[in-house]
Parts: sequence; structure tokens; C-alpha cells
Amino acid sequence: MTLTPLVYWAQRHEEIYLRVELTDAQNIAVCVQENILRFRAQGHGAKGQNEYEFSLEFFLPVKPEVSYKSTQRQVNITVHKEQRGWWDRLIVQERKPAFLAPDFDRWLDESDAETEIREKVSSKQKIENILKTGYLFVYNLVQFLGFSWIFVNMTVRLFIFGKDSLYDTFHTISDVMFFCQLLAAVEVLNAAFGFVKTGVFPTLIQVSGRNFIIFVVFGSLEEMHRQPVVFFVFYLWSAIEIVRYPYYMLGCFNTEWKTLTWLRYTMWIPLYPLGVLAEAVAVIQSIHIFDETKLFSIPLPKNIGTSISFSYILHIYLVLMFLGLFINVRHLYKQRKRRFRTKKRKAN
Ligand SMILES: CCCCCCCCCCCCC/C=C/C(=O)SCCNC(=O)CCNC(=O)[C@H](O)C(C)(C)COP(=O)(O)OP(=O)(O)OC[C@H]1O[C@@H](n2cnc3c(N)ncnc32)[C@H](O)[C@@H]1OP(=O)(O)O
Repeated sequence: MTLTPLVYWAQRHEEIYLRVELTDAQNIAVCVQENILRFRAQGHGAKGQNEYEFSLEFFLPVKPEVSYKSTQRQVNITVHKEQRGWWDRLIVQERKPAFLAPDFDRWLDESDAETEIREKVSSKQKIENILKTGYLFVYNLVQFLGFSWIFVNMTVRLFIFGKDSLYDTFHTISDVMFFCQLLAAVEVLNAAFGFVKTGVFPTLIQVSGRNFIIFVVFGSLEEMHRQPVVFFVFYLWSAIEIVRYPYYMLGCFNTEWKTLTWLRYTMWIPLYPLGVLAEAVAVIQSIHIFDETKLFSIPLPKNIGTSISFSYILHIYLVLMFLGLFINVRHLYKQRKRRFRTKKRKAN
């Protein structure tokens, strides 16, 4: 003879939990078909060791996949609701069968269940925020250390070797600069994935513009390595970065140092045009070298001509550079206005 075990139930917005009171349950068979859950197992229940079974037709549609876990004392079943929501009761019949009762250990009313979801979400968000802040802090710290090394090294060498230091900047500094500028590509991804509140385009202009100069104009032409313009470009780039990255580092912890904020949003006013001017000088200086060496020139079929010199690309780049300067200066001007306007409002 088959018997019915005691079954306790509770719900959440997305799940139904059933607890079947059976000790040492074996040969468990649970399935959901046509919205009816059927359970059968052997175990020790209210009527001793026996075969127990029950079936429940759910109040609203559930998913056919059902999961269960058997412990020494009970069998826990989880059923997923087809649609998220709160049910008035568990089964279709209004009259509750005698073997079914609320599981007060897991029982929550609708608003408590919502609070539980909110707490779960907010703790997940907290973990995500900690990971994001940690990642950004480490990134900014690495960049700060890299650019500080560049800036301090160049300053010290300028004091010790005077004018001579202008000629060997590339040999002493370029490895660290290569590293920092390659790593800066991450900033485009940070903006694209919404890790930081900034536009992708200004960051893309900044990163690709600098990488073009360092890898193509300086990196590929040995003749450029000993040009003093390398010093000016590297010095102007690093001068802003030793302010920008610590500003971001403090920002990671919602902290600010007013002087640093002021410097971050003011130094670009002279530095950005000077930086782009230095880069333009470097590009102009490299044009005749690309023409002479034919490096990166595009070969043409014999009947048309010899080749297209890379210097054409450089001429286009010079135009883009001033377009990029205009876009980024406008962006930084807006950022400056936004930053200082907010501050003033907060102060009032
Ligand atoms: C399609 C490709 C076309 C290519 C064409 C190429 C043309 C190239 C032409 C241009 C060449 C430029 C070469 C560069 C020259 C120089 O650098 S010269 C030296 C002087 N330079 C500067 O002053 C510019 C320095 N760079 C920047 O300021 C930025 O890179 C920026 C993108 C131009 C502007 O930064 P942005 O992030 O938009 O502004 P912020 O106000 O600083 O940040 C906004 C908020 O985001 C937070 N945030 C940003 N980054 C981080 C981070 N890494 N970590 C943590 N937080 C970050 C920041 O805190 C701000 O948040 P709030 O404080 O809450 O507002």
C-alpha cells in the first residue's frame, strides 16, 4: 500500500520550494508533466518505512525542469515558475489536502521576498563595485608610477646633463613610455564598457593619437630617436599624467584634494595645445625621412607609377590632429565647466 508523506511548501517570486518529510529516502522519482508534480520514493515517513507518493497540480504554470536534493531527514524539491510573480495558493484546488502545509522555516510574504531579492542584488552590486574600484585603482596606480618615473627621470637628467639630455630621451625613456601608452588602450575599453563616466571618442582620439606618434613616427624611424622634439612630447605628456592619474585614484574612493582637482582641470589649457604642437613638429620632421626611406610606402603597379609615400598619410594625419585637438579641447572644457559648476553649487 502506498502512503502520502507530509509536504511543506514556500514560494519566492520565481520558485516554489517543497520539503518532503522522509528520512533516508531512496529510489526517488520526481517529475513535472502537464503542470502536475508527481513524487514517489521509499523511506521512513509518518507511517514508518514504506513507499510514499503524492501529486500536486500547481495553481499557475511551472517549468517542466525540476530539481531535488535528498538529505538524511528530508527531500527538498525546487520548481521554477513559468512566469515571475506571487501566487495566491500552491495548487489548483481551493481546498488544501491534509498532507500539505506551509513551510514556516522558509515562509516569506510577498514584501519580505522582495526585500530578500533587493538585498541579494545589492550585495552582488557591492562585490562588483569593490572589484571595479580595485581594478581602476591598480590601473591608475601603475600608470601614475610609470609616468612619474618618466617625468622625474627626465627632470633629473635635464638638471644634470642640461641640453645634452634632450638628444637621448628616446633611448632612456621609450621603453617605459611604450608600456604606459600601450596600457592606456585599456582606457578606451573602460569607457566603452561603462566602467568610467566618460566618452569613448575623446579617449580613442587621445590614445590612438599618442600611439601613432610613439610607435609610428618615433618608434619606426631611427633618425627621429635623437631629435629634441621627443623630449618635449614625452615631457608634456607625462606632466599632465602625473596629475590626472592621482586624481582618478582619489576619485576611486570618492575623495578629492582640491588643488589636485584644480590642476587636473586647468593644466590641459596650456599643455594640450603645446603637446599637439610638439607632435605636429615631430610629424613634419619625419615627413622627409619617410619620403627618403620609402618606409611604409604603398607600392603601385608598374604601369601607374612607383609607390604612394607614407608622407601623404602624415599630411592627412596633421589635419586630423588639429581636428582631434579641437574635439578634445572642447570635451575637456565641458568637463572643466561641469566639475567647477557642480563644486560651486555644492558650496552654495
Ligand atoms: C578614430 C581615431 C582618430 C585618430 C585621430 C588621431 C588624431 C589625434 C589628435 C590628438 C592627439 C592628442 C595627443 C595628446 C597630446 C597630449 O596629451 S598633450 C599633454 C596634455 N594632455 C592632456 O591634458 C590630456 C590628458 N588626457 C585626458 O584628459 C583624457 O585622456 C581625455 C580622454 C582627453 C579626457 O578625460 P575624461 O576621462 O573624459 O575626463 P575626466 O573628467 O578626467 O573623467 C570623467 C569621469 O570619469 C572618471 N574616470 C575617468 N577615467 C578614470 C580612471 N582611469 N579611473 C577612475 N575614474 C576615471 C573621472 O574620475 C571622472 O569622474 P567624475 O570625477 O565623477 O566626474
